Amino acid sequence: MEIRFDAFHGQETTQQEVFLTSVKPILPHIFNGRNASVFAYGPTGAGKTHTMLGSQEEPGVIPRAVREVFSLVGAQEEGQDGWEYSVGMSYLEIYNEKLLDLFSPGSQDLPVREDKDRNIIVPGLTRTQLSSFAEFDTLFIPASLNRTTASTKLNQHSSRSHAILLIKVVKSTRRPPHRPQTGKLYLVDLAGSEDNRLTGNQGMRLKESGAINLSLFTLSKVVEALNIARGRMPYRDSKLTRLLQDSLCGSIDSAMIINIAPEFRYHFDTFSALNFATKSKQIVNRPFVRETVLAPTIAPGEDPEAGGSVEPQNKEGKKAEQSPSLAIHPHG
Ligand SMILES: Nc1ncnc2c1ncn2[C@@H]1O[C@H](COP(=O)(O)OP(=O)(O)OP(=O)(O)O)[C@@H](O)[C@H]1O
Repeated sequence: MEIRFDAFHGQETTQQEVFLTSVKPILPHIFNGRNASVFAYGPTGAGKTHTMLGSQEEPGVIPRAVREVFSLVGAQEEGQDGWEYSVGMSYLEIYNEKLLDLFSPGSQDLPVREDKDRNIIVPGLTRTQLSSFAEFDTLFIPASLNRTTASTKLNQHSSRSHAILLIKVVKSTRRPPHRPQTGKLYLVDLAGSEDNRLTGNQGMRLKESGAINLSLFTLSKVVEALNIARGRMPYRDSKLTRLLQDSLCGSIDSAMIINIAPEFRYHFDTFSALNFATKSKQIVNRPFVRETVLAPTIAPGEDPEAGGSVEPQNKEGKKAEQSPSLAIHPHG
């Protein structure tokens, strides 16, 4: 099987190199009213959380991406281009098919809805306005600790859920009619696929594993359906694909980072992760600009998903076709 990818990150690759090569190039798109997403995909214990979160000393993709978003905002505002920007964030996990707000521990399963313009929304999800990277850092780190983790045979701190950070950049003209454009950036640390012959999971761990494997299976079915571009799109078969629906179909600039573990016992997982990657790479998307044509009737910083009356209307853009960028990152 021939596997093509855009970048290979080996054992010596630094977090900075992963970010610069595979993530930074797609970030400017969200300033033009487009969506972007970065996924870490791969078997349990292969290093997805390490790649996305990193550590205090070696921050991963998420903190680096948010820092870059603020640096782009600063550069645009300095350039006095006549636009102003607001940055908001939401953070959630999908655990056992329940969508939980990581900024509101103990919250109930939240619904996923589609508005009349086919944007995916989560009513009731906390959205926090951010004024700086420092503010993000202060809020994000404690919320990350709310994610469900547990020890398994293959990973002492295994994530039992998919964690999804959503950064929304709204750009509007300083003077009326404002014409706000929203760009969404999804930073997704998927739970790892689990071969329960290796994990020996039982009880609750086995139930979690079933939910994880089922939603990853649905993700691969969506990818397959997008590839052949016909037939039923099984977005509704899992919370993960339903939530990411407007980021898996043709409006998105994506980077898929595949974490693989080179040990022989993982060879089946490695093969299937690379197979998934190959299919993802074949998807051709047609990104479009999300421009809100009517002036919003909500206050700046207020969350339209929480019941405001913004009426977004998508406008087809003229962007050329492009496929997601793919990077392979083996666990060192
Ligand atoms: N490139 C790397 N360099 C150093 N340590 C790493 C690297 N990749 C992973 N690790 C370490 O390996 C362990 C497992 O990694 P991590 O928790 O990121 O895996 P995961 O793919 O997110 O697993 P799960 O799907 O079970 O949550 C952690 O202790 C992590 O710090």
